[in-house]
Amino acid sequence: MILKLSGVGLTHANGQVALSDIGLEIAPGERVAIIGPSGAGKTSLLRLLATAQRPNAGRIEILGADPWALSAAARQRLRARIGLIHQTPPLPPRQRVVTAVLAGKLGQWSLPRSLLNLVHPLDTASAAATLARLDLSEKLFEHCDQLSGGQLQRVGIARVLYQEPELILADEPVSAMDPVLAGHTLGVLSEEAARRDITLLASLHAVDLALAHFPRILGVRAGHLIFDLPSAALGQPELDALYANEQLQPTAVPTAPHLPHIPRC
Ligand SMILES: Nc1ncnc2c1ncn2[C@@H]1O[C@H](COP(=O)(O)OP(=O)(O)OP(=O)(O)O)[C@@H](O)[C@H]1O
Repeated sequence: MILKLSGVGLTHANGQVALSDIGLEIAPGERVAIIGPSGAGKTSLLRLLATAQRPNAGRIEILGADPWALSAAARQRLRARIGLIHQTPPLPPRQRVVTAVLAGKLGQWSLPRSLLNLVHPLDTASAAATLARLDLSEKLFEHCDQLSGGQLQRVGIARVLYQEPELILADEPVSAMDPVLAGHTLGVLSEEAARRDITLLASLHAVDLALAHFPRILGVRAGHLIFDLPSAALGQPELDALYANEQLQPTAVPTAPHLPHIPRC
């Protein structure tokens, strides 16, 4: 298994319980979407899998290792094998797009090579080719603060494609994109995962995109994994239970597979 969790719990420093008793196994090459309402614990789960946070309970295995049983240096090497796509990529505003994309391999390069790359981008052709896949090649030499939210998200994705990790974790990777671009971008990520036979795990608010691009869907609600189903088996009762909100007036709940209304952040 590429990811294995048993009895995993996460409580934040302020006492907020984000995840409880999560059990999960994901095999190499699987493409899995995480869906669920706001505050359900999707980001917390991805942060655990990225080893950005340590669980308070249970066992976790990532790429065959318990990250918290490793030395700090070994954990850093493990992180270099994971590509993490953020909803809002944490890119320096004045950094050029080409440098931001090439930084995907910083964890694999020597320090001198990394420093040289900051001054003089070393592999501009590959950065341009990666951006072209995401229809963004014309932004190669722009600064990150000159981009829209959706363009910045595509730079974050290009960086991870260039990194060529063994596992891609994506937190709301297309939330700032229009529906057509969002579908195209998830298609690129899925193709990459299939071509390199790597695992892709993404949280999404758009249920239609999850169903269209991911064969397996995890439903998370109030920190619990409430279903783990093939997308073909996911029906309206599961979606109704997942998105039920007792505190709000009833409104349209996303329906599968063709949604008239797509919830997005
Ligand atoms: N750093 C933090 N400190 C304290 N509580 C946190 C922290 N991060 C998240 N939480 C809480 O943990 C719970 C799960 O949050 P999380 O961000 O994982 O949800 P989510 O499903 O990703 O939500 P969204 O869809 O709105 O992004 C929420 O109750 C949230 O308020």
